[in-house]
Amino acid sequence: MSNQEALLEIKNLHTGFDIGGETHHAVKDVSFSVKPREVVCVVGESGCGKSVMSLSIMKLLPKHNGKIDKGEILFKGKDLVPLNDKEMNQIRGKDISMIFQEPMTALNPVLTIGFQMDEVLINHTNAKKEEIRQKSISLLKQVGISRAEQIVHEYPHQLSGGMRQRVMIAMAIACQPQLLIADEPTTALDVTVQAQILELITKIQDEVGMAVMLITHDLGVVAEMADRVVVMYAGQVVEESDVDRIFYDPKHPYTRALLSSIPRMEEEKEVLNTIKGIVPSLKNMPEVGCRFVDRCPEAMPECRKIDPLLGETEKGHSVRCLLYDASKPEKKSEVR
Ligand SMILES: Nc1ncnc2c1ncn2[C@@H]1O[C@H](COP(=O)(O)OP(=O)(O)OP(=O)(O)O)[C@@H](O)[C@H]1O
Repeated sequence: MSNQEALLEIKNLHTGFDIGGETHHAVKDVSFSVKPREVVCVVGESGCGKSVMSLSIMKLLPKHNGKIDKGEILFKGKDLVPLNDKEMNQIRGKDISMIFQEPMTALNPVLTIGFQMDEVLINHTNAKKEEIRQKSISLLKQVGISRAEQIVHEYPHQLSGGMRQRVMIAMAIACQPQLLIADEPTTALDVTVQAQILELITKIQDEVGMAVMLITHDLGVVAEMADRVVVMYAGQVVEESDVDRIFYDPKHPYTRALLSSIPRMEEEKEVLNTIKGIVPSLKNMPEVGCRFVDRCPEAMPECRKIDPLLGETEKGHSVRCLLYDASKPEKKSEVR
């Protein structure tokens, strides 16, 4: 059933990489949606498939070995999966924009900031040349760059990391997209600049009225910014809910483990909790059963034999775990 309210609706997405002639899925059966103006945070440890999922939405997977081989990515009801590069170029930067961890990789080092900013507007609007440069300058001011008239003549290496990320945000919002995908936008920045950039994204989100899909490791950021949270583990969504229920009523053992690894002011602990083990690599993913089983403190024998499905435990709260599987009601009372 299609979600009428959704701006973006991902349905049963499978993205695979060809490794040694075999397809291994970095994203396996992912479904969730983003509503207009909503901030959805996607969390999970490194290697859980968050970036591959966002590159799938933008259709920017490495061409030599990556491909979407099942599922739909509906943007305003239209499936992006069958679109070619030319058709996607109409959407990227205009309807959906993306900012990355390291802006230096997305900016061209040999072109001025002004040239790169102008290009986005030239590609997606009919504005005249002089208007375009003025618009680029006003976008840079909108993201808090005061020397915008000078900055347009500078090259990316002449700016600090925080300034470069501001430029990326200005480019991303140039055409007032309805969706901004931000993949760890502050990881490469120091802590004070991180806070400024997140504040800027919130301010811009409000001004432009766009939805944001924010990928982050940082649960503090999630608490601060998210309306809804999607928890990913080993290429799958294991829990999805509004932010309050994720923090106050987490269900999946992985979500609970992630939360217990956050330092808390009220607890005087010398050693922080960590989740034992690592996310399995694509080649070592279990073929059947739960992908978290080897690290799960609540694993049961059937977890190795049955693929858990993502199912609602209550309206708006979904979990992929046999502890909450409707066919095993007796287990529900045991957890928490
Ligand atoms: N080009 C590629 N070829 C083969 N495997 C890949 C490729 N890109 C990513 N992977 C694998 O896909 C899995 C998911 O990676 P992904 O980068 O999406 O994780 P992530 O959750 O975004 O991690 P991080 O937080 O470190 O960015 C990992 O096992 C990774 O090694």
